[in-house]
Amino acid sequence: MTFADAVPGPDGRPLDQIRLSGVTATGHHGVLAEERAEGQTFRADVVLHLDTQAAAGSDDLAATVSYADVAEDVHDVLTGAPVDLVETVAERIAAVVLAYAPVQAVDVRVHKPQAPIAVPFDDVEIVVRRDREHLPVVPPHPQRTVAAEREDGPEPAPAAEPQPVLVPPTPVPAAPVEAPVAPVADLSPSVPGPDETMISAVPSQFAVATAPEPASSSAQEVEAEPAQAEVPPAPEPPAPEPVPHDPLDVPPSEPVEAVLALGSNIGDPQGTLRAAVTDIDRIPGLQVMEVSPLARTAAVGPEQPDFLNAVLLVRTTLPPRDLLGACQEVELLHGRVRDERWGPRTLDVDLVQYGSLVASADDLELPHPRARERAFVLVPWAEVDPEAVLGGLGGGPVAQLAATAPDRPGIRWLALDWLTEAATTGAVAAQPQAAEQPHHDHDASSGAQPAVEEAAPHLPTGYPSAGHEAPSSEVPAMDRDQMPPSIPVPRQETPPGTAQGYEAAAPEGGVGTGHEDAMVHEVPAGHDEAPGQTDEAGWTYEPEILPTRQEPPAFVPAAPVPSPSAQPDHADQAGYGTQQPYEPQPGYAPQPAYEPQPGYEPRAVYGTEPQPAYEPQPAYEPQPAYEPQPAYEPQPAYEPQPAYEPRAVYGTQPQPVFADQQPAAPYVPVPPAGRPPSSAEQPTIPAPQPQAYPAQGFAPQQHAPVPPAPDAGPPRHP
Ligand SMILES: Nc1ncnc2c1ncn2[C@@H]1O[C@H](COP(=O)(O)OP(=O)(O)OP(=O)(O)O)[C@@H](O)[C@H]1O
Ligand SMILES: Nc1nc2c(c(=O)[nH]1)N=C(CO)CN2
Repeated sequence: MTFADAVPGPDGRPLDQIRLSGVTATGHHGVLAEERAEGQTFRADVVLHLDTQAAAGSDDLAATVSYADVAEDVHDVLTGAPVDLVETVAERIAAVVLAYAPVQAVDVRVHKPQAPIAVPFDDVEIVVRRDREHLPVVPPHPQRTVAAEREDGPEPAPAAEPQPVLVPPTPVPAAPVEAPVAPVADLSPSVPGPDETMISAVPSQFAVATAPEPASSSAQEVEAEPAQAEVPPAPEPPAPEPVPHDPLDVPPSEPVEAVLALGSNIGDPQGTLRAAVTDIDRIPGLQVMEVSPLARTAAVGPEQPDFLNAVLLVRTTLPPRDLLGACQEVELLHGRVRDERWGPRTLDVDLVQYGSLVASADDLELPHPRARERAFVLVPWAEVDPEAVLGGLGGGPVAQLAATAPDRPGIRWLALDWLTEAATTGAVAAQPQAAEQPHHDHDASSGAQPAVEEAAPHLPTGYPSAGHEAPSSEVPAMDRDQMPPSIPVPRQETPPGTAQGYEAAAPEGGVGTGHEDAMVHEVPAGHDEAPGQTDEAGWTYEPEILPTRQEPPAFVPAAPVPSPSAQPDHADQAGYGTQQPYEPQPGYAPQPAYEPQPGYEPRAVYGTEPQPAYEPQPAYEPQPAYEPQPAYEPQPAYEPQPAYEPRAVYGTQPQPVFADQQPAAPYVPVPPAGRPPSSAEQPTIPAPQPQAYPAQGFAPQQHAPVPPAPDAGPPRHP
C-alpha cells in the first residue's frame, strides 16, 4: 500500500482508502449509434478516501461506507441511462460515491476496452479525482437529458432511482452584499422548469441537491450520518419540500456574475437602453456592476435599422430562469413585441452567461448559443471586461472572438459615456448630412406610437435608420419629419494613456460608419473633419474607438471590408442590411483555433484593482464537517495503547511497500480553481452613475474554471 496519491485529511495526515476495482457491466454509453444500440463492456475502479478509524474502533459498518453498496451504485451508473462520453460516466460515478458522507474524495477510473477504435489497442480509460471542493459537475443520476433523447439508439429507461445528496463544500463566507441583492441561504422551492435541462457543467455553488427518497440505501447512508444512535420513529414526518432538480431553477449559494446583452433598434434606442439599465438594476436580487460602451451596429438578420447594443455585467442571486424572466419583463416594459425572429425590437435583453453554468433547455440555453459569433455582443463585452471568457462550446476569450466575429465590420462606433447626462442633452444639434431632410424634435405625446408610449412613456421616438422604415408593427414607421435628432456620440475626453486606455483611431479612408441619411454624425471619406473635431453644428466626429493596448487580448483592429462603392459610410449602398450575417467577411484571415490559455480563466470580480480573490480561499480548508466526529472520541478502549504511538510516522517516513502494492496511480493533480492575478491592472469602464450602481460591498468571488461541455462537441473518446 502506498499513500503516494493519498488525500490529506483535516489534520494533514493521509486519509484511509477503500479500493474497489473491476466493477464490470454492459453499458450503452457512447457517441455512435451502434454503441447505443448494442452496448459494450465498461469496467470501473474506485478509490474512496475517508477516515476509517472510527469504524474500526467501533467495528460498526454504519460508521464507514459499505463497499457492497458502492459497488452496486457504480454498477447502476454503468448500466444506467446512456451518455455520450466516458468522462460523463466517470463523473457520475464520482457523484454517487461522494453521496456517501464519510467519503472526502474519490478516484474513479472507467475502462472502455471495446471502444470503437480502428487500430489494435488494449484499453481506454478515464481517470478523475473529485472531492468536496471539486465536486462533480453532473448529478449522480442522470436527469432526462437532451442527449438521452437521441433517436439513434434504444433508450434503456433510467432506473427511477433515488437522488443522493451531493454534500456541497463549506461556502466561502462572502462579504456583506449591498441591497438589493438578497442573500439566498438555501434551495428554496421554486417552480420546477422543464426537466429536459442538460447540464454540461455546473459550478460548485450549483451542485445539485436533490431530495433523498427514504427507500434508498444511498440516501439512507447520507441521512443517517453519523448513524450512531438509533433514530426513534418520528410520528408524522413532514413531507420533504420539493427541491428543484433543474439547475436553471436553483438559486446560487452566493451571488453569481452574469452577463446581459442589450439591443434596440426602434423607438428611441438610446433612451430605451438607458432606462433598461435602470430597470434591470432595480430587479430584486440583481445589481448592475458594469455597463459597457454603447455600440452602434449593423443589424444582423433581416434588413432593418442599425442597432444600439450594450452589455451589462451584473451580480445576481436569482436562478437563471428567474433572471431570464425578469429580463423579459423589462423587455415588455419597453414595448417589446415578438413578431419576427431577429426582427426589429424596442428592446432585447439576452442572458449571455451565468457564472460558468453550461445548460440547455427549451426556454433557456447558457451560455447564449449565438453569443460567440456576435460582435455586437462580444465587442462591448470585451470593452468592459477585456479578459472576459465566454464559456461553453465554441467559447473562448471574448476579445479574441470579438475580433473575428463575422459581423465585426458592422460595428460602427462605440460611445463610452452614453449613460451620462451629457449624452442626451448633447443630442439635439442639427446634423448637417440630414439637412435636406429637416428634423423636428419629436413630440413624445404626438401619438405617433401610442402602443409603445402607453407601455413605456420614455420611448416616444423613432430611431433614424439607414433609410429603412422600421417594419415592426409595434412602432409604426415614422415620417422622416418626425424623426428625432438622433443619438449623440459624445466624445470621450480621456486623453490617450489615461485609465481608459483608448484613443480614437480612424480607419483609413474615413470612418466608414455612417449612413447617408444617418443622424448620428459621421465623417465620410475625405471629409474635412479630423477625429475629435467638432463641427459648426456641434457634432463631434466619433470614429470607431479601438483600444491601443498591445497585450492580449486586445482588439485586433478590423480589416477594411471591401465595399463595392468604396464609400463605406453609405451603409445602405454597401448592403449592410442584406449581407449574409454569419459568413466570414473577406479580408479576415482565418484565426487559429482557440487554445485554452491559462490566463484567460474567468476573472474573480469585475473591478480595476488587483484581485485578492485569486489567492487560495482559506475557508475551504479545513472543512469542519469532516473533522473527527466527537461521538467517536475519546474511545477509552484504545487508550493508552503505546504500541500504536507515535502516530506521526504516517506520511512522514518512508512507507513499507506491500506485496499488493499497485503501481502509483497516474492521477493528475487537480489544478487550483483560481488563476493568477492579471499582470496588468485592466482598465474598465465604470458605470457612469456611481451613485446608482455602486460597485462596492461585494466579496471577490472566485470562478470555477469553465470545464469543457462533456456532452457537446466532437467526441474525443467515443
Ligand atoms: N440565453 C438566452 N437568453 C435569452 N433568451 C434565451 C436564451 N436561451 C434561450 N432563450 C429563449 O429564446 C427565446 C427568444 O428570445 P428572443 O426573442 O430574445 O430571440 P431573438 O433575440 O430574436 O434571437 P436570439 O435568441 O438569436 O437573440 C426566448 O423566449 C427565450 O426563452
Ligand atoms: N446588430 C445587431 N443585430 C441583431 C441584434 C442586435 O442586438 N444587434 N439582435 C438580434 C436578435 O437578438 C438580431 N440581430
